Amino acid sequence: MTLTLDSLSRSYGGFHAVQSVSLSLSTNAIVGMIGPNGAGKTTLFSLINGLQSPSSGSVSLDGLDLTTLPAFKRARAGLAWTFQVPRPFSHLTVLENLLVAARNQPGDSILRAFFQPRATRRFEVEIERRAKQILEFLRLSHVSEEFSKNLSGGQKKLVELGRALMLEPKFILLDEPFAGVNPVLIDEISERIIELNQLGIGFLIIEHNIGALSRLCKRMVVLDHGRAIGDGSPAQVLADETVRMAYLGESV
Ligand SMILES: Nc1ncnc2c1ncn2[C@@H]1O[C@H](COP(=O)(O)OP(=O)(O)OP(=O)(O)O)[C@@H](O)[C@H]1O
Repeated sequence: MTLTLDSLSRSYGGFHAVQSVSLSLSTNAIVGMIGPNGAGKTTLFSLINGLQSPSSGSVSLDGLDLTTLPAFKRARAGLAWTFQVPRPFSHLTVLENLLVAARNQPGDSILRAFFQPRATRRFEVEIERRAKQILEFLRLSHVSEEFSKNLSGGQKKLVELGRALMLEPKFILLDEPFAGVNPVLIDEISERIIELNQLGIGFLIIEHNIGALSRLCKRMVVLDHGRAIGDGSPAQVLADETVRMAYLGESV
């Protein structure tokens, strides 16, 4: 499967946050996205997942035009995403956080529960089974009954990934999965991402930890002032003069 961005742009007034970005992303790949602060990375993500509309350009998944679809329909088409700052429901347990992610699907209404109680019960049993499998895969089973607010930064990131996995996605957008995560858990999260990719799930990952991202992905895209200014292997991209200039004053 291929996620295609075609001349995607987004302006705020006269300010061009994302300018004519065209990318083709295979679900076989783990692609990294780097760029200085304010480069437009998060804005680009929100144009892909539908939380914002582009000023121009299009997004499609295997030829299906997603550009005008609301976020939940993009999720149904196979896109999932996590946020820069984890947003687990802190008053729910880890297991409940995953169950809610699946139950939040439109169509899962109280009316259905009333008129189709047996189908609803089957659905409940099925999503609980899936949530427990995902927690086992993420090595979170031992904290499944823990309130999310009591988890470490890295564990919260894993819960976010678990919530995304509940949607059975084909492609996952991760916004800074390593921010506020200790090195041991960074390695663990990376291993899980690689395993998921081997199962056929594609990733586009925004990350400021360039070292960890370089180890994880074979392709890296660089955004600066809303434009894609680099695209290649981490070694190629990081050696590129234009990229180094964009990062001048920041450590690469
Ligand atoms: N809703 C908005 N209204 C006006 N300007 C915005 C809006 N959202 C983002 N911007 C601007 O667009 C630019 C790109 O922001 P964005 O958050 O996408 O950058 P980023 O690359 O994700 O940065 P960081 O690495 O710091 O998270 C910034 O200058 C930001 O101030």
